[in-house]
Amino acid sequence: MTAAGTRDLTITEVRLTPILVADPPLLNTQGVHQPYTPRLIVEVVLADGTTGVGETYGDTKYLELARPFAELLVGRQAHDLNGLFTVADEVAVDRSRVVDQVDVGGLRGVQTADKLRLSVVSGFEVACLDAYGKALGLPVHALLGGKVRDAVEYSAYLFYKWADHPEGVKSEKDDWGAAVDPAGVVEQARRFTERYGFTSFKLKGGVFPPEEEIAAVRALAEAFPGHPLRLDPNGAWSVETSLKVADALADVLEYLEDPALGTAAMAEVAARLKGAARGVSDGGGGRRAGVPLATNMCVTTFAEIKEAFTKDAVQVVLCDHHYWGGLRNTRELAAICRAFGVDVSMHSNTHLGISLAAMTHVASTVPGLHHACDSHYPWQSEDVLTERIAFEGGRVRVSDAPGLGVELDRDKLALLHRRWLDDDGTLRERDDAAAMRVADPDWVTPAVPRW
Ligand SMILES: O=C([O-])[C@@H](O)[C@@H](O)[C@H](O)[C@@H](O)C(=O)[O-]
Ligand SMILES: [Mg+2]
Repeated sequence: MTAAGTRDLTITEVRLTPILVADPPLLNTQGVHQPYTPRLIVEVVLADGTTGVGETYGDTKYLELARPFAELLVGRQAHDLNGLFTVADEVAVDRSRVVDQVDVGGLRGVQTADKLRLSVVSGFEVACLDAYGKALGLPVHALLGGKVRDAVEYSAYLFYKWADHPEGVKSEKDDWGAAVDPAGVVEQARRFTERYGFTSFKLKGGVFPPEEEIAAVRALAEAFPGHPLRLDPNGAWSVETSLKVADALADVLEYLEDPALGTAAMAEVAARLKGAARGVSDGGGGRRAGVPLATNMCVTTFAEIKEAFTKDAVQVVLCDHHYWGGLRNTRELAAICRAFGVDVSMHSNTHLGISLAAMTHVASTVPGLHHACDSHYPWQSEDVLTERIAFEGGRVRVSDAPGLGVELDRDKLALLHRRWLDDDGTLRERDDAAAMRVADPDWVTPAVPRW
């Protein structure tokens, strides 16, 4: 049987288009964003001509898996979503990609074959859901059980940034200006509110010494009193530094995101914050309120949940459908979090409108979403859609159109693919440390904890 109703949902073709997308000089603890970042656009074509789109990481290690995976999908049914994982298991992962390798410069722990496979499967799952939804005339959220909200709230994702990429580096000019001190961060936040209406703010930290980042968050609290604020140094701090920052910002933080690296360190920070909130000595003599800890680094797979939750290391898990293996796995993660009384929200890395649409559909179906989701989308001046997705009052309206409700712009896709083809290979792997070395030849990825 190949039909659902009268439609033939057999996958007849899968198109993979690697692209390079303009990215501003955003700073993080590892370095700076490259002027162009790789993404992979996945198109799944069904027997009746319906096409679904998905998006995921575009670095070579993902392309290496996506190509054989795409071939194995031809002839299968678009609605066989569980089957995607079985097929993925058949795709061999080159040992050199996993032995002694860390995921994303160490930010997501040890690299495993499963992590790589799931990061690829997610792009295909979204494309299949889009195609399946279009074929049935149903939005993706309906295929996930139905939306429980009509709009999804996002936060302004603030970054320390330079005005421009280093001199002589080919790049696209952005209009955000520099932000390297508290005043610059507040100015950036104002632009975010003016342009998109965001009311929560996340600052990517781990860039400057903690005192400077505390000052930036304090400046935000003063400029936007009562608004939810977060700080995320990507595990750059020791336990002691994490506690000091939590102490200094206890009255204004909605949560502190990955202050220290790994579940053990996060559990220690969480326990000492809790102890202090109960009036138990924290060993440092301070009284800290129980600032919740969030993560997108120590809980990144189902296997990592047990230790983190039983140690009470985190109070909010920031899911990223790209590396959790798709929208249905995101819902499974949300259910597990609910069972443990842990909040769930959404993490973001550089992405385009297809992924924003996918995030919005799945987020619309998750009950009890108490925190605005992250999105890099405002930083991306380029997209592959005919129409950009709009934020209104910091929210994205959940589309009820069939599938994801987005349309691929073939000319834009071709242009960004041409950029990828023309690249000599230097930009095809995202490497924030290498990008930093262009400005500072002595730069090495800082050892952790950095402070
Ligand atoms: O884009 C960045 O520089 C971020 O640091 C990103 O790589 C992280 O994955 C992310 O945004 C986070 O919340 O940790
Ligand atoms: Mg984070």
